[in-house]
Amino acid sequence: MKKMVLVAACALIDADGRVLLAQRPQGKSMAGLWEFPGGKVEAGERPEQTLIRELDEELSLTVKEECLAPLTFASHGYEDFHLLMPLYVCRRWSGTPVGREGQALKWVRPVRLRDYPMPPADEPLIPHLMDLVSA
Ligand SMILES: Nc1nc2c([nH]c(=O)n2[C@@H]2O[C@H](COP(=O)(O)OP(=O)(O)OP(=O)(O)O)[C@@H](O)[C@H]2O)c(=O)[nH]1
Repeated sequence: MKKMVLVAACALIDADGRVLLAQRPQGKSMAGLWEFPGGKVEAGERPEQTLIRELDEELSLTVKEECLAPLTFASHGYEDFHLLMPLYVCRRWSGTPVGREGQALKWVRPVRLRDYPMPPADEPLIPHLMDLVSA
């Protein structure tokens, strides 16, 4: 049986309704693909704590737990594990995102998300972001 991996991800949305994507650096699995910031939920963590930690580590952003709202989730079978990935939305943070791990960053309109190759698990999330931002 495949191992279940829990990853928390966040769609940061700016005042123009654009979503922040980060490009996976060379050397990692799925290098070059664009993804939502986030990472694996570590032992003893709640997903919200994971995001607060990862957004600081990856992007130098400070986010409050009450600014993280659940939107939807991805459930995707990769070859060697099953990914369960809650997707949160955040519209308020402090700081300006910088790719602290060398990742390229891009603010993208939800209608343009398909122009950026993403991991297969992320594709079903796109319509949810389109609905959210056009509503
Ligand atoms: N942060 C993030 N991870 C995603 C997304 N979509 C997706 O399939 N993933 C997968 O979820 C896992 C997140 O792991 P991570 O970011 O904490 O760790 P990592 O890349 O160093 O791990 P890895 O190299 O073992 O894959 C990776 O396997 C990644 O490919 C996404 O939109 N955001």
